[in-house]
Amino acid sequence: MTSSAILSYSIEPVAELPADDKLAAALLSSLAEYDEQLHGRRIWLACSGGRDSLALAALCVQLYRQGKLPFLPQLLHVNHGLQADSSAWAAHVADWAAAQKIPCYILRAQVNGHDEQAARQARYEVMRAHINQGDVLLLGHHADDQAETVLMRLIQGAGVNGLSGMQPWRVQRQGGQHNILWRPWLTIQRARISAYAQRLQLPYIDDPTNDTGDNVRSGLRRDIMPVLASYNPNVIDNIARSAQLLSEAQASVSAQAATDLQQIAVASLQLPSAQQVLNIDDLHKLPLYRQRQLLHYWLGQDEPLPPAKQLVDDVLLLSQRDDHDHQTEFFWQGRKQSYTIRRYRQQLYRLSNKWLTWLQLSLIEQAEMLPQPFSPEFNAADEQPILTTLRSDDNFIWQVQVLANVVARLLDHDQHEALLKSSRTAMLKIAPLGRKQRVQTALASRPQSGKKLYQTLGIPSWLRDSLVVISVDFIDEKMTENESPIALPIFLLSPFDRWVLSVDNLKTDTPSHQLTDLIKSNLSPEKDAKNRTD
Ligand SMILES: Nc1ncnc2c1ncn2[C@@H]1O[C@H](COP(=O)(O)OP(=O)(O)OP(=O)(O)O)[C@@H](O)[C@H]1O
Repeated sequence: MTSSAILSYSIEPVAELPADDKLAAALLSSLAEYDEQLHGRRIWLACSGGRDSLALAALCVQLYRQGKLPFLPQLLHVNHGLQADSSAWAAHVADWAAAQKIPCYILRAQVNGHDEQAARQARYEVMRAHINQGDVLLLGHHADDQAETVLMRLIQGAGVNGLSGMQPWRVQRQGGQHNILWRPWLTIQRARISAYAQRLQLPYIDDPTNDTGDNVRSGLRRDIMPVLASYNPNVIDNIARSAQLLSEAQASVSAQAATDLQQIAVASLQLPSAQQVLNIDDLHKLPLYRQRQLLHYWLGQDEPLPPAKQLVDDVLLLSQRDDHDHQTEFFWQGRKQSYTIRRYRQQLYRLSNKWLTWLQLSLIEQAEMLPQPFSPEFNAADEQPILTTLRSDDNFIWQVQVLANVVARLLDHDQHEALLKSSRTAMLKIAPLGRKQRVQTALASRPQSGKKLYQTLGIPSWLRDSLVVISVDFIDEKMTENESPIALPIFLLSPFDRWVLSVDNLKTDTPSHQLTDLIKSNLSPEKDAKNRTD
């Protein structure tokens, strides 16, 4: 464990010296740029107690006192508990904040592992948990940090997005919550911040692992940056500028990919974050570079980090295959979720693994006695719809709503008469389609079962255990064991589609699109379903 040094300046209110012009200009021009987005938001400053974030806090104090900054941020310090001195650092930051009369909160993070990345992740998590939805978190990242980030990504083979480095204003979304990371100093060199910190005699904490650590970032800072500076003294500014240019280029690429996606996504089969579907024929109409960019965008659209290039290449190859192989699948572990990418016919599917787990759950079979819609006294207006849940877990819920008078509308006159005279009662049955059960849809000239039926309807393998038949069974109480109820299958449902069955049995004058309007099948993320019923 390395020891750190708290610079031996005493803790006092920030001196009444003039603020550094360049540092102030960077903060104030960033403030002007994001003025509208900042309006009404609470602002926090993530303060490690290190030179950069303490200098940023000091500048905020100075500019606030001078009436140039309309807010004074509250400080957040995260104690990772990783070093012997961690608690002393936390106390030091709190004392400094008290001397400035700024509210300061010390948060404790639980770090899994010892690397910088694990500490950063734990840090953001506790800070996010502390602040409120929509709040802004100021960070002390500067041009040297940006140059190191870009170089690190360059040697890892990043694309335009990665090489655009850190963003000055970044909306972070997680679990329905969003916060903003604000980095006003990305164009400011560390040397300038150091000079300012020294001039103000700021008692910052000097963490020696920043320069001597054996991670890639420390190595680049210590060994590579000085060499690059010997070729071009402006290397830091230049790399930071390249990042800015690439960030603009990335915005164009993303906008193009988003437009392409709108054209090519198969909207009827989408369930956001569970199942995303692309049409391969439309994809192939684009030039190859746009296909790649679109796949890159499509795969990672709701993830904080994009997929690896290898995955994009693999998926592109999958789209180009013409051997009818529907078995190939690629696995991708995103930050938020894991996914399986598959192809079925001329469509690419990105399926979340939570969704695939849901699809394997058994369907709940339902049978409900129906009111007698065929009796003359039946008043359809009084009828309560029958709402049943076919399958649900913590993530998704699939519900069907049926009005019993559906049945009355579907039966033809002779069937009505026969039922009125008989002693049969009607039972609405919602049951999984049996593997051998034969049903007839308008797409086939005779009843079909199994593989033939799936092919006719275009049902990919992972959806095949999610087909449901809605039927009305007419049961005669006096029926003997050898007699079976008269079953009238009406609809076949999948989570995304529905088909009218037994077309011959039904009133021929009812157009099939009207028939499909008679039931509501609703598939949604579980929390939406709960909200809806609340
Ligand atoms: N322990 C922490 N508590 C709160 N914020 C932190 C902490 N560590 C880092 N940060 C925030 O993240 C930014 C970048 O982190 P980085 O690891 O580069 O900082 P540092 O070098 O440890 O500290 P500084 O940037 O303040 O000199 C910091 O400027 C600061 O805003």
